[in-house]
This record gives sequence, structure tokens and C-alpha cells, in this order.
Amino acid sequence: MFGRSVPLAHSLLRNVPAGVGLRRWASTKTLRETLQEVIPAKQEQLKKLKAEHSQTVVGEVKVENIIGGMRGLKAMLWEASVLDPNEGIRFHGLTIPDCQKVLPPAPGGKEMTAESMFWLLLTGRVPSPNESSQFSAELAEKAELPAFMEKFVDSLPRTLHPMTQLGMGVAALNHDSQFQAAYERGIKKSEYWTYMLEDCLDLAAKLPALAARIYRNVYHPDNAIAPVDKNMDLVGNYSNMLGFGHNESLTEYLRLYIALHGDHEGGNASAHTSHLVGSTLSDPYLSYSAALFALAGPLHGLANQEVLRWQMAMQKEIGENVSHENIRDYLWKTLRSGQVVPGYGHGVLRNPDPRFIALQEFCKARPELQGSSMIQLVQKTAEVAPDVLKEHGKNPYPNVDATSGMFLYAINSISH
Ligand SMILES: CC(=O)SCCNC(=O)CCNC(=O)[C@H](O)C(C)(C)COP(=O)(O)OP(=O)(O)OC[C@H]1O[C@@H](n2cnc3c(N)ncnc32)[C@H](O)[C@@H]1OP(=O)(O)O
Ligand SMILES: O=C([O-])CC(=O)C(=O)O
Repeated sequence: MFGRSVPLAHSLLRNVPAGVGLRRWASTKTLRETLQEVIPAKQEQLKKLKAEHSQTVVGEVKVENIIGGMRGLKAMLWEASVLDPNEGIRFHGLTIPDCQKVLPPAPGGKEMTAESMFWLLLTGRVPSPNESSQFSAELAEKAELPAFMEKFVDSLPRTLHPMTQLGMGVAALNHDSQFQAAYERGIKKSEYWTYMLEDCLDLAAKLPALAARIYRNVYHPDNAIAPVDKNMDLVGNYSNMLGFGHNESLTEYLRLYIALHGDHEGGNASAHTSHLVGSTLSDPYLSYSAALFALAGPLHGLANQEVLRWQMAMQKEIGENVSHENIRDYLWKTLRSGQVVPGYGHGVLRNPDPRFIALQEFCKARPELQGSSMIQLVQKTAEVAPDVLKEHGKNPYPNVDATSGMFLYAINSISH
């Protein structure tokens, strides 16, 4: 993991973005129009920060920071989210429960949509339900993959890890990068962001079709993929294209899952990578693809697959009726063999991850999921692991990956 970021503009200028936490019910602006309002003020804020504070010292560098790959240093500017070691993530000042209250859900749903979180992260403002649904409609218009992409994805071997396929697919989408084309034509620096934004929107719009196609090719190669429904939100379409139709539990879970993974401050490996690559003016497809490859490591995003493998191996060894004592023994066996316990510990967090808590609460509120032996195993493991890890001298708390992938596994078993 890398150094962490600091919301410098907030802490030094004490300027909280206007409108955070307020849902302006009547507003009907597009995302572009909202950003056109927000960006000039941000540019001014940055100018002021440079002019007034360029020489301000924000910390000291110790040898442990250097050995730790910048860990613990306040070393980058980040606006959209702040990660407090004890409290966890806030998105423009809002906790996950705050976001669940104020960010608009999809029609008929309760969970915030991925689109409304995306809007909040980009603008610092809570979209109105109207803005959010207009935004969903705009993304649905751009959601189809170009024909060359379908051919390309279908040509990849089923045995290639889906995450590798996703990174390759995202990078290949840069074939149609508006930023790259505009840069070659020659544009002013002040116009970069408009083309970058178009690429970001196009990428976000196409991710469901791309990820669903990879999933289909790897796991259900004989199934047809549902076409994009222009009246659905991003995740509604994703769930449908994955082959789960309108499975309410899965769709709502994925809405929450994707929204609460929207940002985790700037120092984690994937966010840091995308910004590093983007700083060379590589277009958003290339930057995001690089981020995916950072995320693909077992200490980062792949940990949720590792959790699944580890919990399944535990169940295979111990059987279905697992006691707390059995889990304790299995944890010690893992630790004594020199391996990490996947889903536990974190580069920054020193308390249970609020994303873990939100996903667990989602499961607990759904009786149909409580029958799953895998979901029960995750819950029981979380009751035992912290004490064992503490005794072993490790950071003992569950992170989001301790539960996120297990639910997907459980719902897949229930639905198929
Ligand atoms: C979305 C996400 O990416 S969340 C993270 C997902 N990753 C995992 O769940 C994998 C398991 N966890 C880990 O490996 C670690 O906790 C990490 C990679 C997340 C953070 O690691 P660090 O920043 O080194 O954390 P920390 O400073 O608390 O670690 C101190 C020591 O405890 C070890 N440790 C931390 N967590 C664990 C764990 N779950 N099991 C065993 N050992 C652990 C570290 O490897 C490190 O060992 P070292 O001193 O020999 O290098
Ligand atoms: O923040 C981190 O170091 C890792 C993480 O939880 C994430 O990126 O979601």
C-alpha cells in the first residue's frame, strides 16, 4: 500500500463544498452542467492553496515511511473521500449511512445507485432523484459495446482470469477515446477535463456490458446476454446482463456494493495507480485499466476471492456444522503456516470497516440469505477472528472483502 492523501483544501482553507448533504429535489441539471458550475470554484481554490500555502510544512518523513512505501505520509491531494482509521470512509463528508439516506435509489429500490454516488464523488453535491435518473438514462444510451470489442472479448480464453480480461477490455476501449483524439487534434489545457469527462462517462456506461460479457464467457458460455434496457439504472442492467434477471436481492446488493466501493481515499494501490497513470495524460481507459491491475493483487481487491477460497477450504475441512472452536483452530492453522487471513487487517483502518458492516446489515435484513451456510460461516468467522488476530499481534478487524464476495457466491447458489 502507499502513502495516504490529505484533503488539504479542506483542512487549510476550511471550505466545505457547497451543497454536500443537501438533496436539491427540484434541480434538473446534467452532470456536465453541474461540473461546469463546480470546476471554476475548484480551480480558484487550488490557485489560492498554492499561493497561500505552498511553503506550509504538513509533516515529517521517517525511515519507516520510506520503507513502508510512503505509508503514513500525507502526500497527495484528495477531495472526494477521506479515510479515518477509526471511523472509516466519508464521501465528501458523508458516512455510508448518510449516503444511504440522501443518495437517490433506483425506481422501486431502496439502496443508493452507483450513479448517484458517482455524481456525489465528482461534484461534491447530492443529485436530485430527477438528475440521478436522467444520468442513468444518459449512461444507458452509451452502454452497448462496439462490435470490435465483443469480438475481442469473445476471443479471450475462458481460462484467463476475469480480472485480467476486464483490464484488457477496459484498455481496448481507448480505441474510441475522445480525449486522445482531441489531444491529437490540439486542444487547450483548460479544455482537457471536458474530454476526459466524456471518456469517464463512456467507460462507466460500458462497464456493465463488458463485465457481464466476460462473466458469461467464463461461466455460462451457452447463455445469451440480455440487451441493454434504456429504462434501467447501471446496476439494474448489470444484474440483468449477468443473467440474474430482476433478482431484487442481487440487484440491490450490487447497487450498495458498487456505490460503497466508489472511493477509498487516494493512497490505496488502485486509486493511486489510476491517478499516477492519468497524470501523464494517458486517457481514462488506460488509467482505469492500470488501476484494475493494481486491484487484482491478493492483498487488495483479489482478497474477496481469497476469502471465498479460504472459507470454502475451511468448510471442506471442518464440515457444515462449524463451531467457534473449529474456526479458531483453523485460523491458527492459517497463521502458523505463515499465510495471511484474507479479509482481515487494513493499511489504514483500525476498526471494523463500515463497508463490511453495511454489507453485513444488508444480509441480516434478508431472511432468505440467512439460510446460506456460507453467509453463516462469514458471520461466525467475524465473531472469532478478531481475538485470534489480536493474540497474534495483528490488526484484527474485518475489511470489506471479508464479506463482499461471499454474498455473491451465496446468492449465485440460491438463484441457480
Ligand atoms: C479492498 C481492500 O483492498 S481491503 C484489504 C484486502 N486484503 C486482505 O484482506 C488481505 C489480508 N490483509 C493483509 O494482508 C493486510 O492487513 C493488508 C495488506 C491489507 C495491510 O497490510 P499492512 O499495511 O502491512 O498492515 P499492518 O501494518 O497492520 O501489518 C502489520 C503486519 O501484520 C501482518 N498482517 C496484517 N493483516 C494480516 C492478516 N489478515 N493475516 C495475517 N497477517 C496480517 C502484515 O502482513 C504485516 O506483517 P509484517 O510485519 O511481517 O510485514
Ligand atoms: O484503502 C485501502 O488501502 C484498500 C481498500 O480498502 C480499498 O481500496 O477499498
